[in-house]
Amino acid sequence: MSAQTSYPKPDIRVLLLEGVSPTAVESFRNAGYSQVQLYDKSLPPEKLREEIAAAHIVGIRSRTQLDADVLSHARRLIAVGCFCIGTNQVDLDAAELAGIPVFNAPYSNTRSVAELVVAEAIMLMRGIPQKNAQCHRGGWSKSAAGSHEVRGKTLGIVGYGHIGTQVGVIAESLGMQVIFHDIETKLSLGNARTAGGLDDLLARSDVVTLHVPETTATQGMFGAAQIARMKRGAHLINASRGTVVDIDALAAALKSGQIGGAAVDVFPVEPQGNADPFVSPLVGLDNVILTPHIGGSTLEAQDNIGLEVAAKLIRYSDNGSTLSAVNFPEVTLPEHTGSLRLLHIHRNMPGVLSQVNDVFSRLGVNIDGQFLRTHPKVGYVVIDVTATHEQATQVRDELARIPGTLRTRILY
Ligand SMILES: NC(=O)c1ccc[n+]([C@@H]2O[C@H](COP(=O)([O-])OP(=O)(O)OC[C@H]3O[C@@H](n4cnc5c(N)ncnc54)[C@H](O)[C@@H]3O)[C@@H](O)[C@H]2O)c1
Ligand SMILES: O=C(O)CC[C@@H](O)C(=O)O
Repeated sequence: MSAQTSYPKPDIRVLLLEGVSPTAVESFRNAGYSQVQLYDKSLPPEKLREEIAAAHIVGIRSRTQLDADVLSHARRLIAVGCFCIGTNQVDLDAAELAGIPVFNAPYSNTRSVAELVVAEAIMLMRGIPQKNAQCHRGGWSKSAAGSHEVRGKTLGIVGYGHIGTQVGVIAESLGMQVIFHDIETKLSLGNARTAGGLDDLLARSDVVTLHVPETTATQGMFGAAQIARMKRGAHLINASRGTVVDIDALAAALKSGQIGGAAVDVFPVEPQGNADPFVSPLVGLDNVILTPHIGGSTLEAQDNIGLEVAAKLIRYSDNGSTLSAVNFPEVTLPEHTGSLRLLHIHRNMPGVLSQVNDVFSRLGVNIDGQFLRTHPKVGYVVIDVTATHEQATQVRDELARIPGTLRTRILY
């Protein structure tokens, strides 16, 4: 892979927020990116705007909101890395229209979340949160009342994707009956069975666990009506996104006994960093396991995520490859040893490609290879050429003048 980019690597500013793993910092440094700034929390809006205005690459986790307004301040930004699974915190359309690919780590913390969820199902079925709270207060409640094995009980999984399927496989190995609901037709693993819709799943499950992404359809999808359809005293686990569950309705159901216990890892509003207070209507309820959005926070997962997302960002910055970008035309590129590489990101409208090619023929620069992928709104064309740096710079300047151009870069 070429070690040089049009902008000298030592000048490329990498901004990493929310305490992403040191493996990411190390990856950037090993690849020649010396300007890596790491913050251990998310930044307040003003500071974020200021920092992102100077950054070429930004890495975040789930807390930092990169909306259209913030992205409009990011004039130098070439790529965003979400060092997590969820990408709902980024306005993906706005990023695409600004010519900024967004990468994530779609699987690296799957197992960590699944293990926690299954452990929580056992804890909830045994009434451990209440017993633990009583013991901490000096109480003693040695009783089997309300305490059950998970073996033979029904686990209902809402969202049967990477995490949901893993949860199902582990739960089944403990003897649980697994049913699931998904908006897509999903191949069931093991003996898991698809439920006859969400209501059917709610009516049959002893424990319901949510593993959907945050979308407009899932925001608020679990409210008083869904809770009322659950078996009385059944349990709820939410390690997906805080906005999926109506937290006030959940608090009311936990107090009334409609829900026997809950484990909640994600909240509609989460503190910015570890020094900030956590406020929730669930605080103080003995029958709830509260965790600070750490479903995917194991050292194994975070180290792998650091390596995976940093590698994708470095590959894009060094080579132009957008493979596995979540919002962008995906182009897998060979190395370009011996040739210069020009990147042209443009609005997908008729005539752009012919104007791009016209620039090369007008300036007498021979094209060695060309790679094009388009999305409905954005096109990404990569052109390898044999040319001097001066010729390439001239071509890049001409390409930048083509109407609809969003970004151009040269990789040496
Ligand atoms: N607590 C944590 O630390 C943590 C860690 C990782 C992921 N997450 C969250 O978990 C989510 C799921 O992760 P994943 O890797 O399994 O994602 P995934 O994309 O593999 O699976 C999500 C599944 O939900 C389904 N789905 C979407 N909308 C639905 C709806 N309205 N009703 C039913 N099903 C629906 C999808 O079809 C898909 O099968 C992530 O998007 C992220 O928000 C949380
Ligand atoms: O690390 C985080 O902040 C988010 C973890 C999790 O919610 C994810 O989306 O992967």
